[in-house]
Amino acid sequence: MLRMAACLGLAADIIEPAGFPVSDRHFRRAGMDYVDHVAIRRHVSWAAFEAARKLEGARLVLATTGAELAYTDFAFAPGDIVLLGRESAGVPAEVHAAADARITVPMRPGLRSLNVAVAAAMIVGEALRQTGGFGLSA
Ligand SMILES: C[S@@+](CC[C@H](N)C(=O)[O-])C[C@H]1O[C@@H](n2cnc3c(N)ncnc32)[C@H](O)[C@@H]1O
Repeated sequence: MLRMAACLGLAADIIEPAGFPVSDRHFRRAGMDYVDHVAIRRHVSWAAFEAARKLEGARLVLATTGAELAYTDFAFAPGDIVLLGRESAGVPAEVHAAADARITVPMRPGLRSLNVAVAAAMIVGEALRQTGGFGLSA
C-alpha cells in the first residue's frame, strides 16, 4: 500500500498500534525502497489521529465488509481519508462508529474479505477517478 501511495502521489497515515513494525528502518529492511517517496504521517494513537484529522477537516471513509454502500456509489472528495483495517481483525467498533462514511467492495456471498491491499487499490482507484487526482500530484 505504501508503494501504491508513492506511485500515485498519495499521503499515508499509520495509526499505532499497527499490526506491523512501522519505522522507516523496518520498511527499508523489508526491501521497501519506495519509503522515501511517500509522505508518511505516523499517529501514536487513534485519539492522536482523530485530533489531526479534525484539525484538517478531512472526512473519514472506512473501507469495511460491514457496509451496505458500494464504493462505486460513494461520492469521494479531495482530502478524504480512506481508512483500512488490520489484515487480521479489521477495525474496532469505536473506529467504525467514528467514520463519516462506510463503504464496501461488494463480494460474492460466503467469502470473508479481500486482501487489504487489494481493497485499498480498488477504492483508491475509484476515488482518484472521481476526483481527477490521477497524475496530478508531484
Ligand atoms: C483482511 S480484511 C480484515 C478481515 C477481518 N477478519 C475482519 O473481519 O474485518 C482487512 C481490511 O481490508 C479491507 N477490506 C477487505 N475486504 C473488503 C471489502 N470487500 N470491502 C471493503 N473493505 C475491505 C477492510 O478495511 C478490512 O478492515
